Amino acid sequence: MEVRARAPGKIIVAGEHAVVHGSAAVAASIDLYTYVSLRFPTPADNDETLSLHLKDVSLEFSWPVARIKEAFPNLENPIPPSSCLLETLKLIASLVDEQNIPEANIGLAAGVTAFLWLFTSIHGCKPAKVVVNSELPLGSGLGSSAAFCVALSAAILALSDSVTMDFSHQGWQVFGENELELVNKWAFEGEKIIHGKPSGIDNTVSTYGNMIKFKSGDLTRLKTNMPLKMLITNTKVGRNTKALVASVSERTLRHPTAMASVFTAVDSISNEVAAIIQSPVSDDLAITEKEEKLAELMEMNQGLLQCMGVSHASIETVLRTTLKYKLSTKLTGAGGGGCVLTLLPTLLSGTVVDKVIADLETCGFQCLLAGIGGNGVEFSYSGIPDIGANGGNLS
Ligand SMILES: Nc1ncnc2c1ncn2[C@@H]1O[C@H](COP(=O)(O)OP(=O)(O)OP(=O)(O)O)[C@@H](O)[C@H]1O
Ligand SMILES: C[C@@](O)(CCO)CC(=O)[O-]
Ligand SMILES: [Mg+2]
Repeated sequence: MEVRARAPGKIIVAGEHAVVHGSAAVAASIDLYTYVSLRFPTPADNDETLSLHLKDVSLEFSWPVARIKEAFPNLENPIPPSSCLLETLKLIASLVDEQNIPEANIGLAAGVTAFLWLFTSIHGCKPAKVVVNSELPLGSGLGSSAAFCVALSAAILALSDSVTMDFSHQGWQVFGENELELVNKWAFEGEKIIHGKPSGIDNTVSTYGNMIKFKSGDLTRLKTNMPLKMLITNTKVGRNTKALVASVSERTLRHPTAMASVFTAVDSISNEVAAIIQSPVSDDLAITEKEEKLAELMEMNQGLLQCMGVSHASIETVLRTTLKYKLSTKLTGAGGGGCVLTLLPTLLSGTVVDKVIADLETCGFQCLLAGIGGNGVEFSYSGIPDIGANGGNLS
């Protein structure tokens, strides 16, 4: 009996960073996913380990269940979604340290820590095999950390008593509203371990999919009324969301009044973006007008992200390159490198798109055209035992 879960990555159309400080932001899911499979061994397997295989980085970690019990003598489970206390983080860190993660992959330690917190909080010290793989570039602004946490939470919860298991359904299925909320809350706790101070927008859009407006923890699901086509350019410059979020907070401490104005301006931009995306369109002309407004708002948002100090020379190169074709570009996600968005108007010819891509690729960047605004998290069971629908507790 195995469960598979998949959670999408995302783009932020407006409002990254400012959203951490209470401004509105607009994000959409993209059709690139992180997949997690989870299986509990049968008694015949005689396997008493908890293992985590991270296929994207070709690393596998495992802990004898007895070792986890020893590290967590007072482990309570299952518990409702809650933050990992500093004391517990230290206990988990000792389990992660023992795995000798290569220095080059040290950013993974936070992800492995998040996994151990999510798994043990819901299942306790239980043997299991977990495998993760992703279509998303890791650490590049497309929400890989959130997709990782959402897919993990979904798989872990789908084999727990918190979810009513329906084995009659073949293929990908969606959670009910209460279950989605639970997945999202747990994923947010995982993001906290990876990011330090996430706003919650990335895990929320990965959980619910489509396009959302997000402000101070409040989600508004947007009804899009226009096709949105973006070119995503990966500068391939590595960066770390936790460090970039911290750098903006430090700048805010140094210049509170100026930064408050920047965040207010971003709030207005995001609200306007959300209104444009939702307003009805009558004809092509109306779409063109909306696209022109969106393009201008993206440029304004990019200027404000520069004010926050999260742009990068590679991002500026993408901006200059796309400007030659009169296209508007902004960074997406935490910036500092990573991925950049360019709005592709509906009437832009395929030949021009090809030229822009060729130009960007000559600079050493990687371009992709992802579908925007698809499904959120989904899961599926396989190797189902013959016990009928709603088989109950399989532990
Ligand atoms: N497929 C994966 N396998 C293992 N760890 C992952 C995976 N995806 C994400 N992670 C974890 O998330 C970290 C990257 O998160 P980070 O927030 O820096 O980037 P991002 O989420 O891609 O970008 P952004 O937050 O700007 O959207 C990795 O260092 C790792 O700890
Ligand atoms: C930079 C940030 O605003 C978006 C990262 O995708 C961080 C967050 O909101 O948690
Ligand atoms: Mg992230």
